[in-house]
Amino acid sequence: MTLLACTDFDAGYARSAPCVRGLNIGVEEGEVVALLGPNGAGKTTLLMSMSGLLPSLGGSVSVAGKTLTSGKPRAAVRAGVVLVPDDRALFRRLTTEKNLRLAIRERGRSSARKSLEHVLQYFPALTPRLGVAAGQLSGGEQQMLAIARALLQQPRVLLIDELSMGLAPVVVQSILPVLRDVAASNGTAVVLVEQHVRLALEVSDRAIVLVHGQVRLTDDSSALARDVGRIERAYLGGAE
Ligand SMILES: Nc1ncnc2c1ncn2[C@@H]1O[C@H](COP(=O)(O)OP(=O)(O)OP(=O)(O)O)[C@@H](O)[C@H]1O
Repeated sequence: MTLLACTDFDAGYARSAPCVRGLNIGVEEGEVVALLGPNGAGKTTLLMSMSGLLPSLGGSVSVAGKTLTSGKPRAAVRAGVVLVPDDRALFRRLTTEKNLRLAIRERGRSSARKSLEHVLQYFPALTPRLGVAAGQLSGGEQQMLAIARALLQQPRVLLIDELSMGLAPVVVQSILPVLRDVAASNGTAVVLVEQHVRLALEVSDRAIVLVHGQVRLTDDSSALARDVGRIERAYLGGAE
């Protein structure tokens, strides 16, 4: 089933000049899609618009067939769209545990505890860091915390911007398998913006290359991994 669909979708900051134009993409239940593209291609703008943080400029986004209201982030979260932004948006002075608990503050004590235990199984490295301020965590731990907090919101669609920004590849490699796991076990549709093309292809089922706000290339990640030159040529604007 197609969980996330953008139809004739325009996004950006000025109606006269959308950064993302006429986008038609779908992400299946349990699918991990890598959203690739050069700087300024519109990847962040697209994620912000899909998650309601930026009003759309045209077209629609739907989750499981239900159209989202443009520019309404809370409604998007209620529909199951959760964004991990590139700055991770943690409360740096609050402890790791408090950051996590804020995501589940409306749940009963026992349900909150179970959810917390469940999410910490994905990131056991966070358990000994629960009492530490988020701002004191390493970059990798902060990214784990940001993803763990997003998972506590039980996303049907998980959008992750620049997962590896500022992180060593070895750290990224420890985080990426969690996304596969979440997609496989919960049926979550995952959209991952990632600058490291090879890492992105390793973890994803399919890649979409966005250039100047339009889809320039899309294919199975395994096929693209065998000929990464196709992606480079797409970035440069050449033929596939
Ligand atoms: N707040 C803003 N106001 C106006 N224009 C913006 C704003 N943020 C980004 N842009 C412009 O929108 C276009 C798309 O930027 P966006 O950040 O979405 O690209 P990106 O693919 O995520 O690139 P990067 O990898 O550099 O983050 C760029 O031309 C950028 O300059």
